[in-house]
Amino acid sequence: MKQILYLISPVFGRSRLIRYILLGIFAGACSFAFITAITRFIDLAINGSLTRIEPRYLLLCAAIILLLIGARRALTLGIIQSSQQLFRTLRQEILARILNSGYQQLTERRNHINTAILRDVYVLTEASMSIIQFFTALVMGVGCLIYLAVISIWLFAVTIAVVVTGVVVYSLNNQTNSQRFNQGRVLEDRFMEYFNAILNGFKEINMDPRKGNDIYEHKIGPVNNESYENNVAAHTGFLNNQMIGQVLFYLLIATVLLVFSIILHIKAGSVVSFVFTLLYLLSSIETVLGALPSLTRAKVAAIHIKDLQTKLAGESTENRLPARYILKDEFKSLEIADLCYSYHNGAFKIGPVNMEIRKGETIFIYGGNGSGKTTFIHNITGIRTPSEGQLILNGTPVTAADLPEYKTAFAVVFSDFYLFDELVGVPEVDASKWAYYLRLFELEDKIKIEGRHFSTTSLSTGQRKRLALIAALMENKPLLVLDEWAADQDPYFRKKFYTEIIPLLKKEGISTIAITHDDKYYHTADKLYKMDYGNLIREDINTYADSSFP
Ligand SMILES: Nc1ncnc2c1ncn2[C@@H]1O[C@H](COP(=O)(O)OP(=O)(O)OP(=O)(O)O)[C@@H](O)[C@H]1O
Repeated sequence: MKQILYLISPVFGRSRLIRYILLGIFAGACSFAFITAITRFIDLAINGSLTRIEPRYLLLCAAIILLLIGARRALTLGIIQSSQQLFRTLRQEILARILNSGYQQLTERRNHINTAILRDVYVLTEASMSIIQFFTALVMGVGCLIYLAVISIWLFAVTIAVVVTGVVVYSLNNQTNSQRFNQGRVLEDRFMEYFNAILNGFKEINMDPRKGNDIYEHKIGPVNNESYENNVAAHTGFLNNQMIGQVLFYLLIATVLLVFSIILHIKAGSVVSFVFTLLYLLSSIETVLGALPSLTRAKVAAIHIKDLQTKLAGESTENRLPARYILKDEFKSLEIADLCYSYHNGAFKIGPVNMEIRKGETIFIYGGNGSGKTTFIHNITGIRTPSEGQLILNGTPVTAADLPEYKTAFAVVFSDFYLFDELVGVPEVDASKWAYYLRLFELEDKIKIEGRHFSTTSLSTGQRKRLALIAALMENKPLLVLDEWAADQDPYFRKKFYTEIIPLLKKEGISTIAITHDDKYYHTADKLYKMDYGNLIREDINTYADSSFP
């Protein structure tokens, strides 16, 4: 419960939460007043004092019912609004934290985030609807118990013995049930992982349905079965608790009527009032027990959301909005001094790497698969943080605090780029620049721009890459980083890129770092480097100067 309250109280707000609790207590008190009035009328009827229609009793009942319904409606309306607000706030907060967190942390937590957004927030919102109901029933239960003590202290003692037995049985079983819900949440993460594999690998699956069958039978199937058994066991555990509670109560009612009232010589009127109140108490206990599975699942969800929030918050300074953007003309040089980086698993390391790029220069990097080229550009663009060494921008070392501003110097087209369907992050589209690049990249017959929105992104792979590069250039950044950009271009456009476009970019003052395997065009760069098992080695451009191209 603590974990749930930790997440919901900031959203509900302290004063609103207190108001709901007071309304809940008031609704519970109204229910309790209704029972008291009814038991009193039962007493009067049994004594023979209730012989004619009493308008004041009818009025009293009507007043209590009106107050009760009014309080419940106000409470429920408030809870509907607040729980929807909780849903909106939690989703937005998680997304804001995601946007602020580092690339590395995010890629490591992809499944956890998916499940948090798609399931945990929903489970918690649903439970927040029942939490006040839970407390209202609890208040009413306590009220009933007090009233039972007033009617007969001995019967009350018997009732308390039964309630304590029920609570002990519940507590013993609850730990196992909570563990099962926790396990259910872990299985949900695994389900999400396989589900993403199906969505992302759908082309491959479509080509050979055996692949889909394989994932379905050997991955999704076992997880689903385990989930099924786990969830059935957890819910059955709660059902057993509920059944034990009900059996204990029905036994209590039967024995109060048939045994204890006789042994303890209790008046018929008191016995009827007692049993009537017990039935109300039973309904409160059923509400409490009925809400427990969803509250337990919500507790597990709340722990996961809190855990995610804490982890993302710890890393969230990495991608804050920059205080300012580095302008194209500001850039003079970037020096990479003794930069080292190793992945968390320690399996691969680059560095120490040294390199310098000046304004308008073009640098090509080549090297074997897995030699560390992409890792290196992730480090210089700031989406991975070097473990050692320095990035020196315009003669000033870049500190961790400078990183958001530093990153604004780069426009990047990664090899696994994502093509947005509009010019995101570009406040105003320079129409003449857009038209110029569209012509340069020979896409003028293919795409138009409406506001910031591309008319289409349904293009060939090479065309999509051209559009991604146009979008990067529209950002007007001083440094352009390309990871095997030309690999998907046809020979004609590849030649145009190296011999026309790169010189044009140079003229614009753009400095380019490109990973490429096009040795035919290495000589078009100002500097050439080879990445060799994590070591960056300067190559002599003249070696490639005689390269001819068609
Ligand atoms: N997220 C990661 N966690 C751990 N190791 C990784 C990760 N990404 C890459 N590696 C390892 O780092 C090494 C370098 O990978 P990188 O992607 O930088 O190579 P590359 O030179 O760009 O290769 P390619 O030409 O195939 O694109 C690889 O051997 C790979 O196993």
